Amino acid sequence: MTPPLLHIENLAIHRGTYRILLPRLSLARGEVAAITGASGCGKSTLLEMIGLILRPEDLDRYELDERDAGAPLDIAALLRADRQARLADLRAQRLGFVPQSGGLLPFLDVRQNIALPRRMLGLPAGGERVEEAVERLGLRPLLHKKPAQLSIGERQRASFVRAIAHEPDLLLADEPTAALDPFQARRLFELIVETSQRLRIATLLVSHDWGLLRDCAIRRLVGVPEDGGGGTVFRDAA
Ligand SMILES: Nc1ncnc2c1ncn2[C@@H]1O[C@H](COP(=O)(O)OP(=O)(O)OP(=O)(O)O)[C@@H](O)[C@H]1O
Repeated sequence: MTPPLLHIENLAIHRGTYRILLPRLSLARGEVAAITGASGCGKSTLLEMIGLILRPEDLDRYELDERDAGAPLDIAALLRADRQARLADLRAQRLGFVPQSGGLLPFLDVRQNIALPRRMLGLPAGGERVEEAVERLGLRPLLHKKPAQLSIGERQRASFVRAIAHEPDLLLADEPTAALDPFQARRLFELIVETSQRLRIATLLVSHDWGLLRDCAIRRLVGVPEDGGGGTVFRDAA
């Protein structure tokens, strides 16, 4: 059986006295899953911990498959040992992010923003996949614009292309369709699912759009209150 790309057990952090807990998550290459739940329940915090931006307080297991290597990479051990340089390399090489705000660099135009992750890894320019995503998301006329000259939805679309340009193993997207009209939202969602499957990228996205999640048959992790409202636990929807 193919091992999952990612396997996590008991990942948790406190925000004040409020605990955010993910008991268990396995994601296969090419699989897309959504994190849903009420506002403030901890969706972005969970995404940041999985994305190695925020250090969890508790973590029993976090493993990332290493393609041809015999054993998966023990990320929990790297976090425990505070191996920051190694974790930064992992973020740059194997993860892709679509932050809520888009996160584009203001002094670069859209094309330069999209090219940046590959340039930083010393890879040649994006090529066919990037051009196809640019085309499908209607970004071609915007390539020479700076982020400040774009709408928030246009920034989100550009941010998605930037996040997949280096073909990461794991894509993390925080409400990537929140600022888009229903037509554009569906288009981006379909492209996310298709790109994940085609490039074998596991994708975890925060989304409130239950209609789209249902239509695209996307697995849902739902944040539900626990401990009488003193925390959130994220579990697969039944
Ligand atoms: N840096 C921080 N320090 C302390 N508490 C924080 C911090 N960031 C967020 N919180 C709190 O942690 C909880 C979870 O926040 P988070 O942003 O993860 O929620 P969310 O589910 O993504 O919310 P939304 O759907 O509104 O974006 C909230 O109660 C928030 O106030």
